[in-house]
Amino acid sequence: MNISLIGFMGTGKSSVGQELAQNLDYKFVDLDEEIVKEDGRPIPDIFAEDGEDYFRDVETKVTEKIGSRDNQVIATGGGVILRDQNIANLKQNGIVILLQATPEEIYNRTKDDDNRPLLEVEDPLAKINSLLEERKESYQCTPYQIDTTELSIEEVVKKIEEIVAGSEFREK
Ligand SMILES: Nc1ncnc2c1ncn2[C@@H]1O[C@H](COP(=O)(O)OP(=O)(O)OP(=O)(O)O)[C@@H](O)[C@H]1O
Ligand SMILES: O=C(O)C1=C[C@@H](O)[C@@H](O)[C@H](O)C1
Ligand SMILES: [Mg+2]
Repeated sequence: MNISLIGFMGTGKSSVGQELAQNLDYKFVDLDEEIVKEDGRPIPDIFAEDGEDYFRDVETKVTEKIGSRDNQVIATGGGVILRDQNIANLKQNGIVILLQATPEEIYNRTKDDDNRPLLEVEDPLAKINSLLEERKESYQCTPYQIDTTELSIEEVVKKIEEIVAGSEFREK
């Protein structure tokens, strides 16, 4: 089965996912990295040259391909929930877990990184707040949710392991 991590930028999907995969001896797949491999350009270049809609099409294609495989920890991109089809593709072979954090914590974790084009604006904290509001409902696609604000990466990994041990992967 797969364990897919969803959540806003900076909630820790990639860092937590890598460590979780190591602990469980699962393959780690980062959908943002798969998009870069598929397209051949870094994410900021894809956004700048072809726009967000094009990026979302590549994201959907890659999510479908990776979601059909097994025994992986999948770190998704923050916007994967924007299409229901992506979530269905991630749920077909496993469990989907939402990572959360406060806007301020997200801002602190992302402010020194210029690889997230949606946050390259004059007031990133305001943008984080508005995107979180827009996406609030879509992030409710799973009952498995962890607020990572006060947790270390290791503590988040432990919580996920507890969720996985207690779940029967029956959620569709
Ligand atoms: N629980 C945590 N405590 C402290 N720092 C964290 C925590 N989780 C992640 N970080 C740090 O926050 C930054 C962003 O984390 P990461 O890249 O894993 O987020 P992401 O959810 O994959 O974001 P994106 O959607 O943009 O890919 C990294 O520098 C990471 O080390
Ligand atoms: O939240 C988003 O829409 C994004 C998050 C990143 O992981 C990347 O997938 C990209 O920067 C878009
Ligand atoms: Mg990531």
